[in-house]
Amino acid sequence: MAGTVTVPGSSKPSTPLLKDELDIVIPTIRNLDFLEMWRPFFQPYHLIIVQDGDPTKTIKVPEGFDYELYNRNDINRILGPKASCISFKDSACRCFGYMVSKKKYIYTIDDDCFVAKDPSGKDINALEQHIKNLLSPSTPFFFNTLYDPYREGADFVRGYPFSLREGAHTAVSHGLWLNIPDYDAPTQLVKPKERNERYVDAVMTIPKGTLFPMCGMNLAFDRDLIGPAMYFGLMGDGQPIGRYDDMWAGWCVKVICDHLSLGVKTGLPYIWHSKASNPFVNLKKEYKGIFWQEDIIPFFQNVTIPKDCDTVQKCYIYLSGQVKEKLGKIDPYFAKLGDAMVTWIEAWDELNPAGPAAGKDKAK
Ligand SMILES: O=c1ccn([C@@H]2O[C@H](COP(=O)(O)OP(=O)(O)O[C@H]3O[C@@H](CO)[C@H](O)[C@H]3O)[C@@H](O)[C@H]2O)c(=O)[nH]1
Ligand SMILES: [Mn+2]
Repeated sequence: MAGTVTVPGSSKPSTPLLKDELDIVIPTIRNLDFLEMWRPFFQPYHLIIVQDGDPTKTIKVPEGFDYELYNRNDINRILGPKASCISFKDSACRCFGYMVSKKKYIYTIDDDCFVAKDPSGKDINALEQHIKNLLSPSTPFFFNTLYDPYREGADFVRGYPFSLREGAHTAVSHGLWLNIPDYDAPTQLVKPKERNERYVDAVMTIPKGTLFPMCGMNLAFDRDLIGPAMYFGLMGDGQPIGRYDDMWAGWCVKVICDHLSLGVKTGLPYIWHSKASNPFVNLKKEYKGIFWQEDIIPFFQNVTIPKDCDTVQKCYIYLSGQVKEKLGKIDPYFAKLGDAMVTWIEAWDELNPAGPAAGKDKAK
């Protein structure tokens, strides 16, 4: 059963943690039988299913789940011309789910990710671990060598400044994967049989000033703190690049988290990633990204967001201008991406006028 809160004095666990404050977003092109394995952990939560590809196809959702499903027709109806910023035929479409959610927290998972087992053989409740990660502080300003100091059985080590032990709010919890690791196509081609069997029992804060490759397969975040920056870019159909959706979002998110003194954690929980996508198809999607990123990374390492950018939206709009100015020289794609970043914020603010926490009518 999902991590639950037991009312003192009663033996029965009452409600799952953040039951009414968290949505699970799933991008999909297939039936969602994988949910059967997650039922004990996911059933209490509301699902937002973003159906990609052919909207006339029916996606089967197992009985007993509370969900809303959006296909491309819905996205076009809800966003109108702004739908142009939501990718088609790429898992990047999932960010539409972040936009229409009205909850404070999001967990997003791919439909080929299953419940993994920890070294003791116990099923891992990935959602519960993400919630723990998000509800406890991060330590981006000074690295704790005993990893997560807020975890039971750990603490800050000698020499850790007491002035920094309160930590920072955690905006992102980045989980990992057993079995099929999230490798890029060249690595997949060189190591087709490699499987990740290493379970590292650790959660770490990614230090301020350090970027990381964010994978969207097993990811949770605080929508109030960082939601508007979780745009997964222009990928897939009609675009020169794919499989850089989560990476792009992760780089934007990290520089904004650093600027706003928010924390990003990586490590536990693990899920079991069951399917390796085709490395040749992946290479076609990724190849421009593989050399573009040699310029993209220095861009994010050197960008300085002005002090007066005190909201995620202001930071993001500033970043979009810098993308057009600094990366537009690499390829006209980045000018388009910079504009799409603005459209995304406009659409976000339209659907979330009073900020993400305010309860609003469901997207029409
Ligand atoms: O056109 C599409 C293709 C897939 N999806 C859904 O997106 C996720 C991921 O799909 P898949 O597991 O086939 O892809 P991977 O190569 O394993 O992972 C990539 O997806 C991203 C991580 O989430 C990242 O770009 C890569 O790691 C599944 O739920 C598919 O159903 C889709 O919506 N549209
Ligand atoms: Mn996959």
